[in-house]
Amino acid sequence: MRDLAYLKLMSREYPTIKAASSEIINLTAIQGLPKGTEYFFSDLHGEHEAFIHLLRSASGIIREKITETFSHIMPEKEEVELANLIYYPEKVLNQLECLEAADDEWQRVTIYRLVQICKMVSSKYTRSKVRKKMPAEFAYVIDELLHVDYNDDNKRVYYSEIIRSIIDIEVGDKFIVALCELIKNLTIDSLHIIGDIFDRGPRADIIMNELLHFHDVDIQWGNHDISWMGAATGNLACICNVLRIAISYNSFDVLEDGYGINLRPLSMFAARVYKEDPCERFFPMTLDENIYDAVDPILAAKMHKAITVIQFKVEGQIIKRHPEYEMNDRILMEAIDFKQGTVTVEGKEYPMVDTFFPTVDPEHPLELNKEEEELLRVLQLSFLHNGLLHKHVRFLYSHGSMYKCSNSNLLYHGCIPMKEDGSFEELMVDGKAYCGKALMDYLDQKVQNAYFMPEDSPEGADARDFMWYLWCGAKSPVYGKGKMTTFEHYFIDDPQTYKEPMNPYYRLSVKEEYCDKILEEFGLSIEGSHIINGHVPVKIKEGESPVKAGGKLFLIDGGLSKAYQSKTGIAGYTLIYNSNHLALAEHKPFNREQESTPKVSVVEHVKHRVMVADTDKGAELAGRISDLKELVAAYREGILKENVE
Ligand SMILES: O=P(O)(O)OC[C@H]1O[C@](O)(COP(=O)(O)O)[C@@H](O)[C@@H]1O
Ligand SMILES: [Mn+2]
Repeated sequence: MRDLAYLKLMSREYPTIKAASSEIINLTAIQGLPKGTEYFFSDLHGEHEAFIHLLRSASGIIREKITETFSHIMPEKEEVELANLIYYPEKVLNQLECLEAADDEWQRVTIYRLVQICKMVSSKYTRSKVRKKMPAEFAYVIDELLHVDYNDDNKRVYYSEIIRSIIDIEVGDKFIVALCELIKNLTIDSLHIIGDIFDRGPRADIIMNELLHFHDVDIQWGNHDISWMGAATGNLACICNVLRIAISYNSFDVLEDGYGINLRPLSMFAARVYKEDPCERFFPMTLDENIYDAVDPILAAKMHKAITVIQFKVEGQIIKRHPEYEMNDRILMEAIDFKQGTVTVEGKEYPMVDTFFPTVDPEHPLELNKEEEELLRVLQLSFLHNGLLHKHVRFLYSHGSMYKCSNSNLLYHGCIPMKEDGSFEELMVDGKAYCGKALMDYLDQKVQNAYFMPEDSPEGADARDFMWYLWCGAKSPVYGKGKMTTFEHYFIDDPQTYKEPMNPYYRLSVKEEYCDKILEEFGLSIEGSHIINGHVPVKIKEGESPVKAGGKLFLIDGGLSKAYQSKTGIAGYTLIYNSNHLALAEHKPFNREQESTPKVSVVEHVKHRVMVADTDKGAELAGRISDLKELVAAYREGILKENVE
């Protein structure tokens, strides 16, 4: 028996036997429904336009639903217009209003069509679940429209009357927006982002705003997200890192227009210190044009070099503070022979392609000069006191984690570090060795400490440094490579030095037995469970498949990031898990002008249709039903009194 205090608390919400019983009936009905559709994306890398389009179009499924609803009789042009309206209702309505094209007749027809689509996409849910997804002000009306009997003449009249009065009182546009949002909400029941929202692409901040308003989303942190979260805690190496990557991709908009980070101190410093230096290796890539903050590439190259040099200095300092990171061989600023113009990496000497270091003291190469120190102080303040960034980072904390077990799937961005022999690799943290699930749980806590521990606590400071280790450390589960060769890329010509050895996980996890080992480690059944992974682009054009280990592992980094599309040959994947199957949608490069339907292939049919009762949510509901039954029993036995008004 539950304790009485708990039942009393429940009785506030269900004050009578009738109220509790009707909720039992409602929840039991939900248990018997097919599970909602889950969507999985990974490695969004700031590609806001492509991602938002995929999300709003449910990766092509909404278009399919339109075609099905109107049994293929609607002309394609109208289908496209309707689809666009559903994806971007406010924008399309605005355009139509400017053209004076959204007249009463158009609104009437549109509402009718949207209601038909709503009916189609809500058919697998209970009336109550659908109602809960409606905006309160229109819930009653939408509910009526969805359940009208078209064979009944009186009801048909009633139906037209409702629509007419919506238009008469001039809330037609608001009503249309509400219907469009409901359709999208019903199509994607829940959303999983397997990490790397940030960096490379133009506007991760816009993606974060979109996710912030999504009804059900969880995030498994990627190394790039961790780097931004670290920057928000004030970690200097992470701050330099996010600035360096953004500048190198010419993504000034995300910094200046997005997060309002003032780059003027950096640009003035760079222009002065690197005045005579062409900074050839530091010219930014130009995958996207900046809309708001176009920066002259010559200046951008100088800013890029300035922040890179500072980054290598502060990274060296972190490594010195933490011998336990075992990264001394990565303090390459100290491996430079400034007279010879060479650097020694892993015992081998290489000529450096750039030897102009006006801010480096060869005797103390990790020391920042006065100006660099002042610059970092200013930059750190703008990260620490950044309202929007902190809103986004808090969301990453509240909705994110190192991993998640969700409906018998195990989700994480990088890897579970392994040794060559297939055992889990141990990482020494805070004097103790952790591996496998224990490592992931421990690191989850450490990431929390970085942000939430008081500023002056030693534990907090240690965790903040550790955010940088997670970005690029050899045993970091979100990174999963033996080293990060950023220094070599900038300063050495020999591509042999660019190699970043992958953790043995990547070789082993393509075999079923190792996936089973990992699933068991996380308490999941080896039958019917999957691992869903991002981080490593799948090279489709070289014949690689995202489905590995006999269907147990899905690697869904398909290259939504423009920078990686030439490697993968496509423009990203969506994994879609509904009650019948797991399917992969393969996307073509995003084109604003023309919607392209993705190639969807079913990768696994489930043996029995998956019902809500079979899911994590179902288990939660079962607990709720049993509590409610106890509440009813307590009322019946007189232990608690009903509150009949
Ligand atoms: O392709 P870029 O942007 O120059 O970055 C390369 C660096 O990014 C990394 O691939 C990490 O980023 P990912 O998590 O997106 O793979 C490093 O291993 C590598 O050094
Ligand atoms: Mn990654």
